[in-house]
Amino acid sequence: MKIAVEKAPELNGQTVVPGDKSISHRAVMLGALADGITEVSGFLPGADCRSTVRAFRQLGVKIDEISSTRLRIHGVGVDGLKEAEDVLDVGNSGTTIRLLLGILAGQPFHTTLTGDASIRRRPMGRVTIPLRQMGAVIDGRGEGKYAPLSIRGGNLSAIRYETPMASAQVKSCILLAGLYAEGVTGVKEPTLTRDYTERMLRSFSVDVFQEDGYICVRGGSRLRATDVHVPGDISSAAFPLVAACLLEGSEILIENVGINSTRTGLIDALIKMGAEIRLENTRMLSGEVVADLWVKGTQLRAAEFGGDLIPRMIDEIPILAVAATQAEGRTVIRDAAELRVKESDRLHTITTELRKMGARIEELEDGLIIDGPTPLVGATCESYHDHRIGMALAVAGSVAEGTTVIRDCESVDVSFPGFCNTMNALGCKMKSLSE
Ligand SMILES: O=C(O)C1=C[C@@H](OP(=O)(O)O)[C@@H](O)[C@H](O)C1
Ligand SMILES: C=C(OP(=O)(O)O)C(=O)O
Repeated sequence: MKIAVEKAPELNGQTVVPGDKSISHRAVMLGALADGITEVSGFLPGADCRSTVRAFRQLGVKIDEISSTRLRIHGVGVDGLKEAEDVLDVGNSGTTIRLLLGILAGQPFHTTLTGDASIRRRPMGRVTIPLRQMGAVIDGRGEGKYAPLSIRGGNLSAIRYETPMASAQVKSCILLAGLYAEGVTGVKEPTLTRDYTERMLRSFSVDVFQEDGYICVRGGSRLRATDVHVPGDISSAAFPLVAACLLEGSEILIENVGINSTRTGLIDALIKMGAEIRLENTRMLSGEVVADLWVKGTQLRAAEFGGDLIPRMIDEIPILAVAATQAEGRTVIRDAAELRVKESDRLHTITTELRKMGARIEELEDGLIIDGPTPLVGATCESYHDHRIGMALAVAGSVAEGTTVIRDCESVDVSFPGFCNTMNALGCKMKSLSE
């Protein structure tokens, strides 16, 4: 499927975006391991979270789909998973494979995991190294650096682990394995990353505590089922948010978005660039802070970004790069080398494709330099089967003169089913077409 985009006049109106991907994955995983029934509402029915549901069904968990966004999970308890009859295929989802490996490290049976071409290129050593230290037996391509991977778990010992990179997936993997280890398992990260695993474990009655700067769980803890209400995903809200910032005369409201402070880096970055954004109706939902995001189109100014802000907007850097093409001056983004190991090498792919549209953008080893404002022109672009790149380019196409075509956009369904319809209801001109 390709997306054809024409320049949009201005965006107006109210909208909602699909449920948070990180929270949806974790709700299925913790619900599966809990004692009792967990109901999930606001679940993201995107391909990645459907991969998590499929994997847990294969591991013997009954999951009823009351509707596409409401699940009832019949928890089997921490020790109730069953050996799967076949390979678990996580599709495109890094979160599924890395968090699941943590859980499987605690299971006294064998599992093989694989995924699509992108997953098979992504680094898994970052989780297989600590899991082996805990006692899991793992083999795989490149001696366990890449999927397909096979794992036989059980008899884990607790570790204290300092993650070499800021990664919520690595942190979460180790904490989940820690539920099965003898003793107290602790993780220290170089920079705070999204803390949903810690928060959700607590809401499932697990004691998660700080000790000597490590975030810790005790082996043998049990999970008590609880309902989870998933807020809208700020990483999806990022696309209408930036489109409205860039199109003069726009004014939109995106309702019910999760604004956990480990995720709001893009809002901070855009405000630093002069954007008019307000958080309204701030409230709590299932232990997470939620708000409506109001935004008005305005001329942005360039700014420099790096350090602790980067993990707080890690998936939003491609769309921030699009915003920077329209900002006055030179925007510099550093400390973002992790983008090279996402669904695509996002520093390279966004640079290559925005250049086709006339952007002045340069790739650094760990970031980007973007000069603006540059009038963009429509072009035929590649998404590299990367949902965030496809959607960032569709927003670029909405401010460009002429028609922009983005190829291989099926992947948009990974995190934002209904993307074109949501954007069009606000005033965008996007069409999905078969290739
Ligand atoms: O834990 C999570 O749900 C995620 C963590 C981040 O990945 P890393 O942990 O690899 O940085 C992020 O890019 C991904 O979209 C979701
Ligand atoms: C990197 C992403 O997800 P994952 O790591 O789960 O594939 C993303 O959604 O941008």
